[in-house]
Amino acid sequence: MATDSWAQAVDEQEAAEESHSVRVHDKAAQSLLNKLIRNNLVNNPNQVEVLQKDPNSPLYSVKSFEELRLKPQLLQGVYGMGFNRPSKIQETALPMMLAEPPQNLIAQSQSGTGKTAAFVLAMLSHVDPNKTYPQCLCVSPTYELALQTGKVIEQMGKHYPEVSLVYAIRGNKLQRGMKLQEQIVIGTPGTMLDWCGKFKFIDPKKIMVFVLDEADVMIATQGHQDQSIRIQRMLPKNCQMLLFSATFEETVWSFAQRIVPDPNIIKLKREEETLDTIKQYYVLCNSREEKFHSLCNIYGAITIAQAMIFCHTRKTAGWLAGELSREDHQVALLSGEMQVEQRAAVIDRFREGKEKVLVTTNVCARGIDVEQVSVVINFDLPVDKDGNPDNETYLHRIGRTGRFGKRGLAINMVDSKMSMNILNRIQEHFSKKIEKLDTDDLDEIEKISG
Ligand SMILES: Nc1ncnc2c1ncn2[C@@H]1O[C@H](COP(=O)(O)OP(=O)(O)OP(=O)(O)O)[C@@H](O)[C@H]1O
Repeated sequence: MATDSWAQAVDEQEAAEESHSVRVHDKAAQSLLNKLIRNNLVNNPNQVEVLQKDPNSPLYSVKSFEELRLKPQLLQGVYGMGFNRPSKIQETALPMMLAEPPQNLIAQSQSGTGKTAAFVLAMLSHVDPNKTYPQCLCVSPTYELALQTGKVIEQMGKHYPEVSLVYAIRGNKLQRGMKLQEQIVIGTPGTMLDWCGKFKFIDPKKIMVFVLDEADVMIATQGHQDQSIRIQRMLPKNCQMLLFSATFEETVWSFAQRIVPDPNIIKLKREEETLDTIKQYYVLCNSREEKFHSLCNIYGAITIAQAMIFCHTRKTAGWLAGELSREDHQVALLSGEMQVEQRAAVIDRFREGKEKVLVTTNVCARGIDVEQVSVVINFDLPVDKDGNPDNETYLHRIGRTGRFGKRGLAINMVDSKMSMNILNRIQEHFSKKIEKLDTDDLDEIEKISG
């Protein structure tokens, strides 16, 4: 497959390069490298540097991590992760989160701009490593996201071994009567509530920081909302509350302001919500077979490091994964009915690059951070239960590419008048033009990847 040979070319190219400073004398090699960079197959740190100097970019920063007054162990962790400068949300939110007395915060920033790193740094900065009991709780909507955030805590806290973390997720069974010694607990709302209430593994009165990741979905989903509010009620009045998401629908935003006392607010204007680094297109088709055909043409024309393809139903996702496998793609399938452990394993394999295509339903639309995803395909456009455009899900889905300044492509498959109408409403909502793409014209497809 073309993808494999490219992947091999990347390996060879990367092995040949001892550092990021690119010294290519041979013209052919230079052109290969340019193509690899264009297709996001090699790291191009310059791209991030350029964006961090552009005041209009969400990666823009005027401060260094040193100026954010992080503990030396955490600075080491940040630099160890290859971060050079903070992004806008990190630079703005961290001083608010680390202020004394603690301040509450409701913060919105585009997908992939470093929100997770921001609140992880806040938690790690706040804990007292000499106290061996939970002090920070972080609640995520899914098992996979809780694990992913936990990994960031581990990496960021690598040089701070006195601080430890535990996962409050299904399947992590603790002995009755035990008291947790870890300072940070990360988990999903149901288990977190049980651990604070029914089982008393955590003394909620000692919690200083409460983080709601993907806060809008935590508030908008009935079950999650009840559980999160019940946890919040057990916490001390002065416990710091931090709510983060890339999207906040208006009703959710006002609800958030009601449950968080006296918050600092970081809010995006509607037109700032989409990232310019993600190019958006649509393709006209008449049936799912035609959509599949278009997809094959796209694969034939451009080099795709890794792709995520979103379908409306498990059935379509299963069908599409089968068709792609028949075309010799290395495909992973992820949908809601799988066991959570199975889902986490699928994501791990995809993250390691064992599969190049992930076909999924909305279960994977949020938060999952896989750097090499260069293309997101909406095989079906996201709609809510009434058939209206789900703008928030659209933004989260396309945000699986274009992570932290990388370039990304989002391609929407339109297969009826109704889905054209949905697409138009999404364009209007974000005031962002989604260009038409003719997937029978291979040259045209090739151009969009440039
Ligand atoms: N200051 C930084 N410099 C370089 N890379 C960074 C920096 N901050 C975060 N990153 C990297 O950028 C990627 C996206 O970050 P992160 O997952 O925190 O974004 P996010 O805003 O939480 O995304 P989402 O909205 O999808 O949840 C991660 O791979 C992370 O390691």
